[in-house]
Amino acid sequence: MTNPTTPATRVAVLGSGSWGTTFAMVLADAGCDVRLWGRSADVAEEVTTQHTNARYLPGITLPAMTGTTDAAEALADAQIVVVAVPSQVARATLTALRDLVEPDAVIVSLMKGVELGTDERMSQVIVEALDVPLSRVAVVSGPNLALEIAERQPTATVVACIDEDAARFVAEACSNPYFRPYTNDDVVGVELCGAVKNVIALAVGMAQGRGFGSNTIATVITRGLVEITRLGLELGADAATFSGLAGMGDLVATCTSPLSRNNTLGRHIGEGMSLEEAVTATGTTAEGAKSCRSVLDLASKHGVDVPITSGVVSVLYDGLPVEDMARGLLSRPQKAEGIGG
Ligand SMILES: NC(=O)c1ccc[n+]([C@@H]2O[C@H](COP(=O)([O-])OP(=O)(O)OC[C@H]3O[C@@H](n4cnc5c(N)ncnc54)[C@H](O)[C@@H]3O)[C@@H](O)[C@H]2O)c1
Ligand SMILES: O=P(O)(O)OC[C@H](O)CO
Repeated sequence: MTNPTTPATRVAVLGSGSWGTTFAMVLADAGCDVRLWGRSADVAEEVTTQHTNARYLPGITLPAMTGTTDAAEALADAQIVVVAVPSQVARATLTALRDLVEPDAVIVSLMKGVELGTDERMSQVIVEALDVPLSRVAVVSGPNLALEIAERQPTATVVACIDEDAARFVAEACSNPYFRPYTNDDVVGVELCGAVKNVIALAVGMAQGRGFGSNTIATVITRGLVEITRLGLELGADAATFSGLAGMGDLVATCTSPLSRNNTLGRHIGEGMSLEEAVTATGTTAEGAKSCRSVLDLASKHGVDVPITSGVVSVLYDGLPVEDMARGLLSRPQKAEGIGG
């Protein structure tokens, strides 16, 4: 919490949706001086004066922070810049703000997606859009459902950065009595876990919506972790990451919680909605619906077999019925258990 002898770390949070606002709350509760930037003047005013963001966090009272639509105001003197917009708009959003970011700020990605078209992870997009070295980009990812954290329920997370000092700086800035960050240098693994677990959560939701029970759910989660691990190892990730908070931790949280937008969207699809209807019914950002295609593309480029992701893409974009996806997965050639196939 705040040490009266040292000045508060100044942080800009870009994106005033559910996770951006919640992480702003985490930082403010950890003693940071937080400015929350978003496109909506009404939300900015509400955050500053009423200490709420009722659309995204109903019933939650926020700590003191400044909401603003003025990016220059948010970014001035910010030592940490947190990015919490949907992955597919990250590049455009950051490119427009590039000249406003302080030269030595650490940029933190909260985003869990892979960019369509380039198949880049969000740290790669940030490096290009802001023209910063990777050593100044950190990723925060773990079992972090915003609505639970906004109620100050206890959880932990991973702060990944190739620069240990930068990871520790961010971890110290967001550490508070209900939020415990661990540091890690495996940016590739942590980012892939965050993006691909959303696709696996869609598959679990589809199974639930179709009426399948616990055996199916456990099978998809377990083989989903194999799929994430296989892709991650091929891309140079550290094996230990997959059994950690950003790996198994977040996979379990997202696949089993009705609060997960990806799980919810998958359930709507399993119950028979079209993708368009399911996106509308889910409301806020379900990253897996878009990232499933970039994850599949990335895996194909690297010759990695990702059958669950491939099935999700076929259901969402080619009209494959969920039961046919299940039949297809189960009728593949017999093999030994493990990450090999
Ligand atoms: N909500 C969670 O529990 C949670 C937890 C961990 C990670 N994440 C990740 O955080 C990221 C943000 O998700 P979220 O849950 O806050 O989404 P959200 O849908 O709740 O909010 C997204 C915000 O981005 C804004 N936005 C959209 N397009 C924009 C643009 N072009 N420029 C500026 N702002 C724009 C929206 O207005 C909204 O305020 C996603 O990658 C998600 O996977 C979410
Ligand atoms: O609501 P979801 O499906 O985007 O998941 C939120 C977080 O990523 C869980 O850690």
